[in-house]
Amino acid sequence: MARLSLNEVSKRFDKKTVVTSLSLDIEQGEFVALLGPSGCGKSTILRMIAGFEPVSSGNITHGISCLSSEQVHTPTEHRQFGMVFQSYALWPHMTVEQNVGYPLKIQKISGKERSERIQKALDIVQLSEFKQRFPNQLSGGQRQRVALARSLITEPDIILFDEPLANLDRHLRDSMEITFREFHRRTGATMIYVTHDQSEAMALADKIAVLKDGQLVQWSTPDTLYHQPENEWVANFIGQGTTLRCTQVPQHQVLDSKTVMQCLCQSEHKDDDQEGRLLIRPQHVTLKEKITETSLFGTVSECVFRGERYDVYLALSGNRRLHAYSDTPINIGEQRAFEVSQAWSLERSHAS
Ligand SMILES: Nc1ncnc2c1ncn2[C@@H]1O[C@H](COP(=O)(O)OP(=O)(O)OP(=O)(O)O)[C@@H](O)[C@H]1O
Repeated sequence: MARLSLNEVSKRFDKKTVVTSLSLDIEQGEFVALLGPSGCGKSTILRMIAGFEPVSSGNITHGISCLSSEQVHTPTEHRQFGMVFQSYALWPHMTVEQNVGYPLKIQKISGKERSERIQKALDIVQLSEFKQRFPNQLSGGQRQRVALARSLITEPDIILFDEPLANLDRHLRDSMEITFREFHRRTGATMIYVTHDQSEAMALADKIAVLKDGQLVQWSTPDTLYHQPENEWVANFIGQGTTLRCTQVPQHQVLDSKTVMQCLCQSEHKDDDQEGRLLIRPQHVTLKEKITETSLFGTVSECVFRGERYDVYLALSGNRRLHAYSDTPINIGEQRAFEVSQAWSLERSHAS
């Protein structure tokens, strides 16, 4: 079982450091997403793994082999990783079958073995019936499936993806996410997937590396990332929710309803000295029509129809805002009591 490891990898272009001392261990067969805003260094990391860019310091190893270090640079063609790009990178003058089989031609594999392997790859992405078509006779999703088939034809241990769904519309992206998951299950290959779309990363990956300004901010499962973000910046980047200032609370803990409500109550009228930060996800907020003497309440400032529910924003005292869900529309300006069933206490991010 070959693990891919990045050990304190940094990358500088001229004097600018764009990746700083990045360490990640990616196990064989894992689906890993590199997630972060534009310019945070995701593609540069992928390019260093692929061998398109040398590392400036640190090293990248695969099993017992060192692929990159300050002294070593294994060329891309000797790394034998599959690659899938946003632009599909298909040859327009070749049929689906020829595109998928091209890497075998380079490896001088022909005849029965070549046709069997092309057939197997096309079966995995369910494109067998399209093998005589040219790329311009396919939809965007079908072209990306051709690129997927081509990426696995050489049976690589690792497949690298650079924003492969960025050119597709939302509906097609949803169905391609399912294709990617099936593709991962069927091939068992290690997959490293660059995206700036957090919902895509959450839907696909076993583990997510969240990056900001070339630095790793959090490396965890989607579940941990969503429920227990490392700091305020990650909390705001991943999923929906509200970060509220409050009185000091122990950091990095799931707080129960009683503690959260007490904490919000104590901090209701203070604006200063509020060092605590609570992350409250909208599904943990219950809105109530009846306001009692002891209720916490807010004024509805926004109510947006989302098909399956309404997104409601409550204006609270101290210029704070709380995001909740509602099954029914609520008029702007109405007051609603609320309860919070749980919250996550954040470390206050110095970077945000
Ligand atoms: N060849 C290069 N020479 C100089 N600077 C570069 C080079 N390639 C990338 N950069 C810089 O490195 C930083 C990281 O770029 P990179 O493309 O890795 O980010 P990214 O997170 O993939 O962004 P996006 O999501 O927009 O593609 C950027 O500031 C970019 O301008």
